[in-house]
Amino acid sequence: MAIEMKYVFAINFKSYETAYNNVALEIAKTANQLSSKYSNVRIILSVPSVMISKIINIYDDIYLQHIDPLDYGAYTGFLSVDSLKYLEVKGSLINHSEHKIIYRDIEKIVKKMKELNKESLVCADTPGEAAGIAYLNPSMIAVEPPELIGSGIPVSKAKPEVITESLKAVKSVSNIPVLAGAGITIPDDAIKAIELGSSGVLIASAVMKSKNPNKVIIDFVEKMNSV
Ligand SMILES: O=C(CO)COP(=O)(O)O
Repeated sequence: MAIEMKYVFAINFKSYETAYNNVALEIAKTANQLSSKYSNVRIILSVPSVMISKIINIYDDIYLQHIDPLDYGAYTGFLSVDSLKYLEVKGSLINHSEHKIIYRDIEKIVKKMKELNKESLVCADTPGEAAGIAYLNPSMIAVEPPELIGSGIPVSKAKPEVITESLKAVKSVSNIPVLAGAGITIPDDAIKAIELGSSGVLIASAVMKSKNPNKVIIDFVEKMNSV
């Protein structure tokens, strides 16, 4: 499905404790306030599946963090892609470096998501992987070098070539928005990623492990909105 062209600020809650407690709800409130105030930034919250029903009452631009390439059936403990028909999420992150899946499964999920009118944000560890994923035409691709994830060392400054090479590889296949992630810590890291040509950032620890997550989000969104 077509993605509205705004800069994307996607927060992956992962399984940090803050993804489940009151902080998660406060982040959702902040996202809701900011998204009506700043029109150039789309804030996506990628939340644990068990939190959907709580967070959806506060903010509706939410994604799952993973989905299984399964139909309905006898699959104990899995989250079938078909179930998204009944879940009030806009889409799902898939193939995060902490939850890799095989190419054939990415293909199946992306196809199913389109049929369900949901978005797929597919992660890639390298420009080469991003290029392969581009052929599946997902809604967005996020490139994240695994060695920088959670490091506080921003990909946009430490390895800008990963972003530029991914963009080149993806755009030679299709005009899919590419996000940059791993080590994004301060708003300037996001601005640098945008200057390199990316459509926004995917971030986790700088928000979820912060003592003041709402301030972090406000600072990023204000700065990204002014680009
Ligand atoms: O994995 C990430 C987002 O999906 C990035 O994590 P950090 O922002 O903690 O580096």
